[in-house]
Amino acid sequence: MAGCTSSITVWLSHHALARRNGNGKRSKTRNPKLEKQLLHGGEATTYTHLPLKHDYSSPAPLSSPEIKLSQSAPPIITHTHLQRNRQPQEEVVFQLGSEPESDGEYAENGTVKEKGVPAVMRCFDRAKIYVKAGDGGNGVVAFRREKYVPLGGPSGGDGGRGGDVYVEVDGAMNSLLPFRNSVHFRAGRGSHGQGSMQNGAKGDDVVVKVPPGTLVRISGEDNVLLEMVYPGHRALLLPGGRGGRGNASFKSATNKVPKIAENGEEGSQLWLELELKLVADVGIVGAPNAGKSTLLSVVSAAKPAVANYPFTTLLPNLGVVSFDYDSTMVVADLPGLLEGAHRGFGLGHEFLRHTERCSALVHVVDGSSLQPDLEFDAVRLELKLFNPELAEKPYVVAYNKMDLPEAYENWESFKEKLQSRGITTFCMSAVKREGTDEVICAAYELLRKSKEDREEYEDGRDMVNLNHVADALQKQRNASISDFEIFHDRDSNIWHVVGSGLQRFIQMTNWRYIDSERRFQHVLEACGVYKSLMKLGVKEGDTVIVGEMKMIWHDSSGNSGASRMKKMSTDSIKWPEWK
Ligand SMILES: Nc1nc2c(ncn2[C@@H]2O[C@H](COP(=O)(O)OP(=O)(O)OP(=O)(O)O)[C@@H](O)[C@H]2O)c(=O)[nH]1
Ligand SMILES: [Mg+2]
Repeated sequence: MAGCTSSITVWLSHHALARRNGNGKRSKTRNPKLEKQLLHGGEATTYTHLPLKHDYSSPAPLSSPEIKLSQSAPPIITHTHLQRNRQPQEEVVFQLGSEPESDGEYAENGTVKEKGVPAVMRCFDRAKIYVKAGDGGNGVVAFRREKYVPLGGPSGGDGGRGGDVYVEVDGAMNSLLPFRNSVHFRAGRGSHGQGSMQNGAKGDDVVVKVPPGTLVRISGEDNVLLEMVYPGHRALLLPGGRGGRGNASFKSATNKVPKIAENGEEGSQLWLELELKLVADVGIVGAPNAGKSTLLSVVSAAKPAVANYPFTTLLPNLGVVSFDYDSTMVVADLPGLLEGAHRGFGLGHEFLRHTERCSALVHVVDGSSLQPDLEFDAVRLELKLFNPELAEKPYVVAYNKMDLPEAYENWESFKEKLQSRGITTFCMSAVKREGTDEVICAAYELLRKSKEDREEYEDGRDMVNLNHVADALQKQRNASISDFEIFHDRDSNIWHVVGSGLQRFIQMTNWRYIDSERRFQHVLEACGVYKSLMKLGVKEGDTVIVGEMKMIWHDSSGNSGASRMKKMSTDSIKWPEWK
């Protein structure tokens, strides 16, 4: 691959290339600066900025990308996914740096920092997005005023719930490319309550559409939150914030004219990492130039690039193999694996993880290579080093290029060597379509078996609960306000009362209403904050911080519940770092 350059063809609409002229109108001329960038930049970063030239105001995903790799050298990579509107297109060709070096990594702002590998060869299978559930609407204080109704009761309605954030599998998507342009997904906030007992409307939900096979993680964490596999599956990720109660909800036997209402609860927010793993049934693996793509092209309608040099395949190709008896299987042809692939050598490692989803593998071995059995062992070792589970998947060995004399001569010894290790092998000539059906039927048989095993296993399990993230969050939200901890910062002599239940209570307290402060004091007393503070030795005049509230402690009041603490400010408070 070293020294070889590949060119990339990007189809851009006039819209993308047009400039605005002095009158603010679009000029039909090309944007020379952009073209210059394209022609000379060559780097992935240049490419990634391209979509920004479009007017992407809606978060709706772009049309699915189609990535075609042609056979002839130099390989042309055609992107049609940049077509956003139906205007005539112009073609811009530019050169890409050829040598892939290493993995990309995430930058803080959610984009992917590109190192050496051109953008087209990666990135579409990883994305970082921000999601936020809608805040709840506020409740209001209102009283019924009507003729002939002298003492109309409280009539302030509750705020509406904030919108929820869902993640849904969209079968029509096949990459995470749309997330390069739309990173932020915010659900709508609930409407505020109104007088006459009118409750606010619920905020709009937001649905993040992902392609089948997407893994969802919380940014920076290893655990997979969600595995979005089947089209149509929808997971509730972040439920919207609760609406604040209006004063009608606070009416009680002891307080018939409550002058209090709550703020809506803030919706939770998260940065998420998405990773796409292909959902292929069978993965074709092997050394570069072994004939993997040729095999896929003869057993399916897929037309992957085939050429007599290593690393013809830069991105995995998918093909659907149809059998007579109305059953199909999805086969993925992966880039060639080199020794050291698990450490990032060659291209294969970028895509090895795609094989983790496959139920079976087909090992294509180049029979015309010097030592086919060593080549086979090297690929096995790479799989094992990358992920030992990969090496445990059932596989078929296909010894290829039998039409060539050197392959034909070595076949017997190869077969015997593997047979002595208990491995059954097939021989084929992919170009002549000889023996390929046997290989693919054997792979299908393995797939069928593994599906049977899996069904047996899955029968014994409950259906996966896709809403578990929202459930956990809800549980956390329902945390009792009696669960709190108190820290004393000796240097500044400040007491910090920390607890998620209390925090939420304070956030929902609307200090505009006079009754709110009384209720707040009451709650602190009832949940034992005062008692604990006294036990720990709080003194007259000490500062106590509860959530975002800063207060001064007063020893004097002997009777419980009365304002022991005086509110100082509701400003945000800087927390000391607890060790
Ligand atoms: N003679 C002969 N050549 C074959 C056969 N199968 C594939 N080839 C040739 O081997 C070369 C490589 O084939 P590909 O299918 O591109 O190999 P690949 O394993 O996909 O290669 P990479 O994508 O680079 O890893 C091409 O020139 C094919 O025509 C075969 O059965 N016999
Ligand atoms: Mg190939």
